[in-house]
Amino acid sequence: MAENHDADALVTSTDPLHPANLIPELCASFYRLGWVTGTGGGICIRTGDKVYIAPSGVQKERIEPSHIFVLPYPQPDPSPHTDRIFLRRPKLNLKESACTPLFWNAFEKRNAGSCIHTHSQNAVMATLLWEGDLFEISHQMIKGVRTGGNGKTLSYLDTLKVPIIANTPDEEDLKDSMAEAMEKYPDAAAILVRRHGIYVWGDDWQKAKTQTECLDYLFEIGVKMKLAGIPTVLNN
Ligand SMILES: CSC[C@@H](O)[C@@H](O)C(=O)COP(=O)(O)O
Ligand SMILES: [Zn+2]
Repeated sequence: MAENHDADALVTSTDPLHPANLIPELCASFYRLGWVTGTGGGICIRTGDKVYIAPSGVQKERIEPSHIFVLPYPQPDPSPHTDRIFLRRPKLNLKESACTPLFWNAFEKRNAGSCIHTHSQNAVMATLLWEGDLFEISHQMIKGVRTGGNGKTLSYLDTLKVPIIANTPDEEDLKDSMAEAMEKYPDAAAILVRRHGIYVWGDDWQKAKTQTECLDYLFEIGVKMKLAGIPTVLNN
């Protein structure tokens, strides 16, 4: 699929809700929460057959719409050995986010419309204090989290379980272990990466964002409870 001369139109809009405008705005708000500092973290948005992705290794709070990559979804040849196809690339010498294969897991395995990656210290602390492969909490405000990230919202009496996978030096290498965890735990709404952060998805950017907020709140309170010696899971 060739990039055509109108490619810039894919990231040019006066609509504040256009993905090319939303990604910079949302990244700036995530920066203020401490989720995407030091160039880490980010968000991607899929609208039907197009995926909008931020550049790699840049100050995420200073992205402009013209910096956004647009890719077709699905990719014409999804083999990991073929080069990625783009509908539009920035004119600057930028590379797409290293998280692209992980965002793709959320699209392919959960039909997500958006995926958020944060380096929130609440999420990272949760991966350090929960030593197994699951973060668990119950009897808290978990109602904003959906089963599988796209199903029914959880109830106060449910136990929220978020799988934890090991980090790797290169983000691309997390793709398979993230996919395995998503298959092993089909009800999981997100995947934690130990000593790194979290990937959260949703049907659209609003649901991905609110679920990331809910989860971050739960990690924060869960970490405080654990440090205070309070059990985070109660029998119903
Ligand atoms: C701040 S280093 C970590 C990054 O390599 C990665 O995990 C990340 O969060 C963002 O990757 P990026 O390629 O800049 O979008
Ligand atoms: Zn990261």
